[in-house]
Amino acid sequence: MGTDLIEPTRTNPVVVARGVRRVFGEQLVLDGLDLDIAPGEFVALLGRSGSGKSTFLRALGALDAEVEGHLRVPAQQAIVFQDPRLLPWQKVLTNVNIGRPDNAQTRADALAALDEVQLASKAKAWPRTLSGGEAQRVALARALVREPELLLLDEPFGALDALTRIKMHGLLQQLVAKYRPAVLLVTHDVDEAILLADRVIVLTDGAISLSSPVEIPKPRSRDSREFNELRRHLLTELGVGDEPDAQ
Ligand SMILES: Nc1ncnc2c1ncn2[C@@H]1O[C@H](COP(=O)(O)OP(=O)(O)OP(=O)(O)O)[C@@H](O)[C@H]1O
Repeated sequence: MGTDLIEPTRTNPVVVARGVRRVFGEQLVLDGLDLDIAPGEFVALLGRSGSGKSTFLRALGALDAEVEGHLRVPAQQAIVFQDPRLLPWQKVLTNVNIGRPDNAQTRADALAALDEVQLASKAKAWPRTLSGGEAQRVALARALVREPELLLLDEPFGALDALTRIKMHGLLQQLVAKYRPAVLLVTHDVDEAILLADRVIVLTDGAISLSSPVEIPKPRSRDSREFNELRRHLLTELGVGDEPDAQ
């Protein structure tokens, strides 16, 4: 059936998913998944490898015409993947503006978005001259310039080193606090989910098996008791037990 794209409203959920189902050949990947995401809500989606997280994110991104069930998402949305997916033959500013009309206003908006990710100085650079973290910040600027009601993030920091990842967490938190999109973050990293999200959900056997609000005040410390309790709870749900280095 594909995905209905709607104009945003202030009060209704930004995402409504009911009975979402996706089958690949013999394999049932999503099996009656239900989820609402409120305007401005940051939801982190955890699940074992192969559980269908990216499949669900692609359905929300209207990238899957064969998904079944009821799915309503805003037309104004943007996706960031693990790989920044910049066009190597276009300079950074043009990459941010890709798919939008090219005029003085949109170029100014793209430069402002680059400034938000502290990369205005790289506007005229070629993508190949950027570090992995910089390229991913450009991908974030490209998403933000679209002023998304819904920001879909598929393991966006998965390929970055630990230090860059921490910096990106801070940057994302600032940007989300400023622009207030609803966010769905797919991640393998339980700590990342607890650090960033208003709510953490777990995908098991094709459906949401756990939905837990994160009521820990920000900034969140990985060392706090509440953080550790929620981490243990989520790891148990993921079937990894509570080994100290389990993920
Ligand atoms: N286009 C496709 N054709 C066939 N099978 C697919 C396709 N896309 C996904 N799958 C299968 O669906 C299952 C879920 O894949 P998906 O990428 O959604 O999992 P995931 O939870 O995001 O995994 P990971 O955490 O490892 O990235 C996998 O078994 C995968 O092989």
